[in-house]
Amino acid sequence: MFTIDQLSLQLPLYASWWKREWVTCLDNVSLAFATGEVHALVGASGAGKSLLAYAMMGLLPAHAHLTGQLYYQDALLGESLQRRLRGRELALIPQSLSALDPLVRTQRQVAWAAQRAGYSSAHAWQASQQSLDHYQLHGRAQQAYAHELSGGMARRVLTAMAHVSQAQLVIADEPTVGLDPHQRQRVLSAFRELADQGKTVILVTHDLRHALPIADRVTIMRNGKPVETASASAFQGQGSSLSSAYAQALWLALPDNDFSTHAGSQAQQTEQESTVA
Ligand SMILES: Nc1ncnc2c1ncn2[C@@H]1O[C@H](COP(=O)(O)OP(=O)(O)OP(=O)(O)O)[C@@H](O)[C@H]1O
Ligand code: NI
Repeated sequence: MFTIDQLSLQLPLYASWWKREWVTCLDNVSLAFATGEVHALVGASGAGKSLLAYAMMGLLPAHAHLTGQLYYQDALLGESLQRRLRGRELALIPQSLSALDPLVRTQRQVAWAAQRAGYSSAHAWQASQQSLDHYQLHGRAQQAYAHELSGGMARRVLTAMAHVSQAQLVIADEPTVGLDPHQRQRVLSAFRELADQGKTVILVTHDLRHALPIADRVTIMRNGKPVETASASAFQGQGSSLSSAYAQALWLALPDNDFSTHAGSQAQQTEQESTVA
């Protein structure tokens, strides 16, 4: 439903005020996202995940050098179509909390997002209430300004804004940073539900552990390039179904990996069986 074809991005880096160099931040990226999938985009800090999300949404800085093509539902996605679809068919949960308007109360911001997505103003208010409730932002949090919210609450407001838009494609950029395990679980389950309803969710994260339980597929990014796209089920045991050494290393480096190895899960299973018995 969304295809990235040979996308490259250069941005200027000012070594000093007179010396400008162009740095390649995305390097010939080709990827395809399917309807109904949660597709995790995983990589270390600086791998280019957020820039790829911005490129897909058409939100790069004006001076960016971008080459390659994007297609949304087989249509070539140019700037004007991106502008038209943004906030409607395409939604971004940005990594930066500064995306919230500091002068507008929480619920009004979510209601605006709903209106932009096509709700009438009366329905938008109701939808915003439901969406905020869904992410456990009740009462005072709904009437708060951005500076009165904790980091985790602000992130959930951004998630509620994307959710209320009913977009076909949701790109969630590090949506669980600052959330406690319970809230994280809630947000991740909501993404899984969206995908099960036929939406496409791109989950951008540096933490493979959070992505795997809900993802169908995982793309590992490194230095502006996708290293490998694999089914989430390939991340198991010693990672021998993974084709790249980097993806394997990322998998094996997980702290609780011992539990996820084949031997580990067998051991767990035996333990569970003996408990049940
Ligand atoms: N506006 C910009 N101008 C110049 N370089 C940039 C700009 N934004 C990002 N970069 C560079 O591009 C690279 C990729 O950045 P990006 O924010 O996409 O990484 P990321 O994978 O999202 O990392 P993180 O996990 O820390 O969010 C980094 O090296 C960064 O320094
Ligand atoms: Ni990022």
